[in-house]
Amino acid sequence: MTILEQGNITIHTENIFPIIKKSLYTDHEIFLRELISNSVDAIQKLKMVSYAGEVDGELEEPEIVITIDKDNKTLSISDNGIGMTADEVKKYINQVAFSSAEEFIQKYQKDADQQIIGHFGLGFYSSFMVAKKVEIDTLSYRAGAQAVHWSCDGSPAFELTDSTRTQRGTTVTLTLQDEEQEYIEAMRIKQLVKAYCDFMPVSIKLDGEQINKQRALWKESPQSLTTEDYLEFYRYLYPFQEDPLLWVHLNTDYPFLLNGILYFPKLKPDVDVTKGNIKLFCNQVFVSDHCEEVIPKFLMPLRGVIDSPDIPLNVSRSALTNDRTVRRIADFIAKKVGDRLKSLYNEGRDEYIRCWQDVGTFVKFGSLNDDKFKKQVEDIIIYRTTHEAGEQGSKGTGEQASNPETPTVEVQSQEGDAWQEVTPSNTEDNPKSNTQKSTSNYTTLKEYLERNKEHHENRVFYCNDEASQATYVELHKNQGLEVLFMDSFIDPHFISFLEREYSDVKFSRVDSDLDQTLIDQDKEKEIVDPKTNKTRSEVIKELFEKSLNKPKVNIKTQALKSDDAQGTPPAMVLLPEAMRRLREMTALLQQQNAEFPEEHVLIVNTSHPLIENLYELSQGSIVQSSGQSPSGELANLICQHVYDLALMAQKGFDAEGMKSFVERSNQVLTRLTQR
Ligand SMILES: Nc1ncnc2c1ncn2[C@@H]1O[C@H](COP(=O)(O)OP(=O)(O)OP(=O)(O)O)[C@@H](O)[C@H]1O
Repeated sequence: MTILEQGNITIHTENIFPIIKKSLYTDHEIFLRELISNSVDAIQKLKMVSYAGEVDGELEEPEIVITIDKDNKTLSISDNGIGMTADEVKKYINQVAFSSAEEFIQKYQKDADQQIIGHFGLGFYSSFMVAKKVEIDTLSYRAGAQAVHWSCDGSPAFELTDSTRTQRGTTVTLTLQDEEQEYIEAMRIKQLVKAYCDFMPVSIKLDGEQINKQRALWKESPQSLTTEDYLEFYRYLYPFQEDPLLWVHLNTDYPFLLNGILYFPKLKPDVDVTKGNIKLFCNQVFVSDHCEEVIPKFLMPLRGVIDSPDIPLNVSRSALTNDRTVRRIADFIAKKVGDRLKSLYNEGRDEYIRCWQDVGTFVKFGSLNDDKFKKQVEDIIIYRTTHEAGEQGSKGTGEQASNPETPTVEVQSQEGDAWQEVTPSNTEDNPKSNTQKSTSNYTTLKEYLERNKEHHENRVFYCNDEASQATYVELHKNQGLEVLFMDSFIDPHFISFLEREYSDVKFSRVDSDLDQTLIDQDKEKEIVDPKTNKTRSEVIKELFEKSLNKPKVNIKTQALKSDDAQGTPPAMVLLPEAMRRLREMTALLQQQNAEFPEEHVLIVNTSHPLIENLYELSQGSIVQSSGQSPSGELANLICQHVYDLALMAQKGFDAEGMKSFVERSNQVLTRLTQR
C-alpha cells in the first residue's frame, strides 16, 4: 500500500467533528439521504461524460448497493458512477466537502432556534454524525486512473492511499459509532430509503433486492400517463385512503423549475384545513412531509408531491414564507389549479359536478382568500338548485326560458360521505342499500339571476338545511321560485362575501321572509265580519294572539298561494335574515350555539283548510257563550298546536316543550274523538 498523502483537512473552525456529531442534528438519519444523493449525482455525471464520448465502452446498468457488515459494524454505500481520482478526492472531499461543512455550521448556529426544512444538502461530512471512521474507496472513469482509498477517523487528520479497486465508482464505508448501531439493521435502512430515497432515479439495492420505487411520476410527461398511473401513485403515497377526485400535474421550467402532482381528496368533515399533506421533494429527494409555506393556504388539504430545486431549503421556515420565489410558486400553483378546474368545467361538466361538493369548498375558500384566484374561478362556481332543466323560469315570467346548459347529473353517495348532507334520501327502490341516487341540477349565480331577473331581481333564495327547511323549499318551488342549496360549512361566509362582491344582490334564506309572489293579495282583504268590518285575517290574528299569549312572537296572517291548499303549511315560523345572521355572528364570537330566539315571526296561512276550520270553530264559540266554550277551548289548543308544528320545522323541542306538546296532542285528539 502506498501512502499518497497524509495531512489535515483544511478547515478554519477548530473541532468541527464534535460539532457535527453532537450539536448539529437530532435527525442523524439524514446522512443516508446525503450519501445516496452523492451516489446518484456521480451516476448522472458519468452518464453526462459518456454522452460527451469520454467513456470507453458501454455503461453498465447504474445502481447503488448498500451493504451491511454486522461483524465489523460497518455500513457501506456503493455506486458505479463517475468515481474520483486522488486529486479529486483531495479537492472535493478534503476541501469542498469540509469548507461547505464549515459554512453550513456557521449558518446553522446563527439560526439555531429556527426550524430549517430538511437540513438539505448537508453533504458528505454528515456521515460523521453516525460514523467514527469514514472510508472512501474509489476509481475514476478516466482512462488509466489509479484507484484510491481515503480514510478519516473523525479527527481532522486523513490518510490517502492506493487501492486495489477495479470497479469504476465509489464506495463509502462507515464504521458506526457505538450509539448509532441502529444503522446496521436492514429494516432501519429499508425504512430510511423508503422515506427519503424512494423516488430517486437509480435502483437502490440491499441484499440483492431493489428497495426503492425509483419511478417519480411527477417528473414524467402528463401525456404519457394514464388515469390508472395517477391513481396507483396516489394509492402508493396515501395507502388505505379513498381515491382522489381529480388531480393537477404541474410542470414548468420557467421562471422556476417545478414539477408536481396535486390531488383533490374527498373532504372529510373533520379535515384540518391548516395542516398540509403535500410532500416536498428536491430533485426527487424527499425533504419534508409538509410544505405549508409553498402551498396557498386554501389548497392546504390537497395531497401529492411538489418538487423544486428552486425552493431555498436551508433557511428558516419564516424566511421561506417571505421568499419571493416561494411566493411566486404559490401563485403559480393557485393559477394552475384554477386552470384545471376551468377546463374540467368546460370539458367534463358531469365530472366537475360530481366532485363539486368537495372541490367547491376549496374554490369558495380560495375565492375568499385570494382575489386573483377568485377572478379566475368566479364563473365556475355552481350551486345545486330546485330549477329543473327544460323548465320555465319563475312562474309568470313568461318567456324566461331555462338555460339548456344547466347541468344535470346523477350523484351517488355513500353513507358518511360529504355528499350525504345534500343528497335527499331516496332509498325506496332498495331500502337496504346505502347508496343513494338523486338527480340534481346545478346553476351558476349568473344564470340564476338572469333566469329570475323579471320576477325577483337580484334576490336569491337559498336553503342551508334541506331536511328542516323542506316545507319552505316546497312552498317556493310550487310557486316557481328557484331555491339554491347552500349547505356547506363555508356557505354562511361565502354568502356574506358574495353580497359584498355584488352589492345589489341579496340572499334570503327560504324561512326568512315570504316573497310577495307567495301571497294571495285578494283573499287577504276579504271582509268576513260586517259588524266590525274585520277581515278574516284580522280575526284569525287576534285568535292566535290570544291563544298563544306570546308578546314576543310577531303573528302575521297571510293567504299563501297554492294550487292545492293542503300542500301548503297552515303556519310557518320565519326568522328575518338580518336578525338571524346577527345572532349567528354573535353566537360564533361567543363560541356558543345560536339559541332559537323568542322573537320571531309566525305566519298563519289563512288559505289553509285547517285555519279556515279554526276560524269557523272559534266563531261558533262566540255565539255559544261569553265564557270559554268547549269549542273555544279546542280552538285555543289547536292554535297552540299549529304554532308548535310550525316551530318544529325550525328547531327541536327541549324536554319541557316536548312534554307539553305530547300532552296537548293527546288532549286535542281526545276532544276530537268526543265530538
Ligand atoms: N459517491 C461519490 N462519487 C463521486 N464523487 C463524490 C461522491 N460523493 C462525493 N463526491 C464528490 O465530493 C463532493 C462533495 O460532496 P458533498 O456531499 O460534501 O457536497 P455536494 O454533493 O457537492 O453538495 P451537497 O452539499 O448538496 O451534498 C461532491 O461534489 C463530489 O464531487
